[in-house]
Amino acid sequence: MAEDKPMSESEQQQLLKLRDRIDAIDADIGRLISERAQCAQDVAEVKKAHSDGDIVYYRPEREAQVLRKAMDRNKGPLDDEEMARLFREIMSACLALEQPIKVAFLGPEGTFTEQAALKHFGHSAVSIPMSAIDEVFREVEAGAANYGVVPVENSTEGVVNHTLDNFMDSGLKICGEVELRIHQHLMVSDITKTENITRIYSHSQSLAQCRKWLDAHYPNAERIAVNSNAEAAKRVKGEWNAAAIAGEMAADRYDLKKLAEKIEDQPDNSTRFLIIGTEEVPPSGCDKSSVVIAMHNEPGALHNLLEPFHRHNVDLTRVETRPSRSGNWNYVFFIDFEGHITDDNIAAAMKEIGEKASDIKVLGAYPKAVL
Ligand SMILES: C=C(O[C@@H]1C=C(C(=O)O)C=C[C@H]1O)C(=O)O
Repeated sequence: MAEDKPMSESEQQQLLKLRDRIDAIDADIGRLISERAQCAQDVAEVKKAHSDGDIVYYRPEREAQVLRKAMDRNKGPLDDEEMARLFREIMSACLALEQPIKVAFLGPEGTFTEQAALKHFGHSAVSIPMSAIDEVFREVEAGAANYGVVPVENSTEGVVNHTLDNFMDSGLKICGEVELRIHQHLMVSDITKTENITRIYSHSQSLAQCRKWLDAHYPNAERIAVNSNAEAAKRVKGEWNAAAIAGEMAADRYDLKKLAEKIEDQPDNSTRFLIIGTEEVPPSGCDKSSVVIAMHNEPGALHNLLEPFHRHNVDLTRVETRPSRSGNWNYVFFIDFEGHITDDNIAAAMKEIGEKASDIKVLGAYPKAVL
């Protein structure tokens, strides 16, 4: 590294002054954050005084509004997302004063789902790893966790069927969504003989997302699908001839070395996750809704279903078909659209569809992902 030339007297003075200024600003920020935290504690008192049952401290619609305001106000030099991320953490700490929030996620520790949970709730949330998607649902249904985080679709590999299937039988509501850019890395432990890798562990979706790269670089290695990327990372710790494909968090958590970075075939690979809880969320001003609708098996069923959405100007963002599992669920459609389920045009469309559908269930209305 090049040696810096010594600073002149006036440069040193300038630096001292700037650092004094930063110290003074930090003191202001600290005081303001404490003041904000005190307000959040006062909010908790009002919520307690008002409620006679279970108190809901976490308000997804309000949090989305706070983050959007932080972005709207921002004039740089930090970019909007960076500013919102800072506010995300301040709010997370303030909420923890009201109630330490418990979030179950598809584990083990180090999965992309954990990264999504932290992105959505901030680092003051207590996150609980579960070993399967159904267990995340059960943990929230049983009240052992306040919220759950599960993956729902990937931009290259499509929908996570397991998550959709769980919604068919569950009374839980979707109360938020998170989007995460997914980067996959090939990683090994310190005992791996890197010239001798004969098996590569990962979740089936991750193996699929890196198919071309693996064909080109490790055509002869056995690809072994395991429950999660983090489990793959754990396995390679004890096997000298194995590597794992997983994300940054897994490499950190399990102390693995990255042999190759960003090996996903699609550079804009991203995954969408859902936040599940027991509460319905009021409108935040910029929302999405998800429903599941069963239609009778007859000609024109899909047209009859989609036409009212079109006529009432509802923008569909996703339509997913799943095989039905019982007699009256002949065709099951999972549909996401822009807007809150209580909006007039949406309520009108849903009323008409309800007259033709054999079954209809609102999975939730929730703020559009801010970060
Ligand atoms: C302070 C409140 O409670 C929680 C904390 C928030 C915050 O720190 O801004 C926002 C919403 C709630 O999750 C509130 O409801 O306003």
